[in-house]
Amino acid sequence: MTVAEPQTRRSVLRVRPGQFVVTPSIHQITTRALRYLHSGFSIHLRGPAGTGKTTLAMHLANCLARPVMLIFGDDDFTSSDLIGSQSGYTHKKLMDNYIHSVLKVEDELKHNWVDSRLTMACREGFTLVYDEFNRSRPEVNNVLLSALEEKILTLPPTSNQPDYLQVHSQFRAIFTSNPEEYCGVHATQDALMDRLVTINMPEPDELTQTEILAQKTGIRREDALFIVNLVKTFRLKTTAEKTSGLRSCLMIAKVCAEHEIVATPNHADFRDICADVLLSRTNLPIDQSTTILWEILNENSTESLPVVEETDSPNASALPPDALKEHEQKIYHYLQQTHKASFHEIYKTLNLKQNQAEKAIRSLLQKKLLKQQDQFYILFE
Ligand SMILES: Nc1ncnc2c1ncn2[C@@H]1O[C@H](COP(=O)(O)OP(=O)(O)OP(=O)(O)O)[C@@H](O)[C@H]1O
Repeated sequence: MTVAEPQTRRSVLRVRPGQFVVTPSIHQITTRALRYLHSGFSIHLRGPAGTGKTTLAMHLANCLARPVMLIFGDDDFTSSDLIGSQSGYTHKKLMDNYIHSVLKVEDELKHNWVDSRLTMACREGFTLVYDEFNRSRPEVNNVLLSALEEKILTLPPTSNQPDYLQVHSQFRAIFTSNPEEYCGVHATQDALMDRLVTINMPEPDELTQTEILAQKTGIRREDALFIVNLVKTFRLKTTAEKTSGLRSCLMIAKVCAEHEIVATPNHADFRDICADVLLSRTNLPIDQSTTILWEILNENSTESLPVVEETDSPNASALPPDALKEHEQKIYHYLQQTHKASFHEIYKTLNLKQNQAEKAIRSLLQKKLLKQQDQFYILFE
């Protein structure tokens, strides 16, 4: 008897936690998204390039604590890339000579069916992350319509399986797309959009970008903030606002951190890095964008960056607490007592609105009144 083993192995991802940076605004968007996912809806994260959609999608998938199937939208996709296809065959030959005068021969040749990622995710209740789904042609994505609404996936009759697959109750899909992209993308059918909850992801705020830079590259927060503001100003002046500046910031910060280059406008190497990373990202003629960048750097070179050494002392350069505004005082005193508090705990316990607490915490951070440790607990709960 010869049996060719079907090639049914599929890679399932487990997301590595610990690299995701949480700030109040990310916490808020994560909470919103998880609310929909827990209620059984699939979600769609939409925003310009580099705003953190894929990273957030993977983080959400990790929060759902189910294995993850990752698909990248592609113009060449066919429905078999989503559902599955025939792959090889099984040959089974049975020769029965139990009664020596009788020889019974059974010969069977069967096609093997291999589930694709969507089918496997629906069958097993995994989380499907479909990145840049509008790069696939809309007719290919049609198969998702019944899977999301009627919870039924239709398999082709050639699949040697029942024609209908009941979608597992824990199956969830997280889609991402970029509405600003005009190259290699397709319009999405209304029926699919109608089945999803779409969350818009704008450019991350200054605090979020600074924290991502500081935590991912190890650069000092002051330097991170300087880079974030520099890139933002450059992008505003060159009207390159269709993408986020976060990737450019991360590139500059990583190179500076790894090569011990101080992020200051007077440093020749820093100026070169900024030019290499930023100038190709605008649609303006190169000499015009170069002039703009030099102007920004020269304007900033007169104001030297604040050099603040990180310290363990809670208030090395502290103002007296009574000089603080009311919400700042509340939070300051609360942290003096507790030392450990998440952002959620702070605004709930102190009966503040989320944006009030966020504003006060930012201000305390700027005044260097929070310990490194406090910042850690608040921002990265
Ligand atoms: N919350 C976060 N924590 C850590 N890193 C982040 C976070 N958000 C974004 N990043 C980093 O920012 C960069 C851009 O993020 P990401 O690739 O997720 O953006 P995107 O919106 O999916 O971009 P694109 O549309 O171009 O695919 C990545 O290097 C990512 O690691």
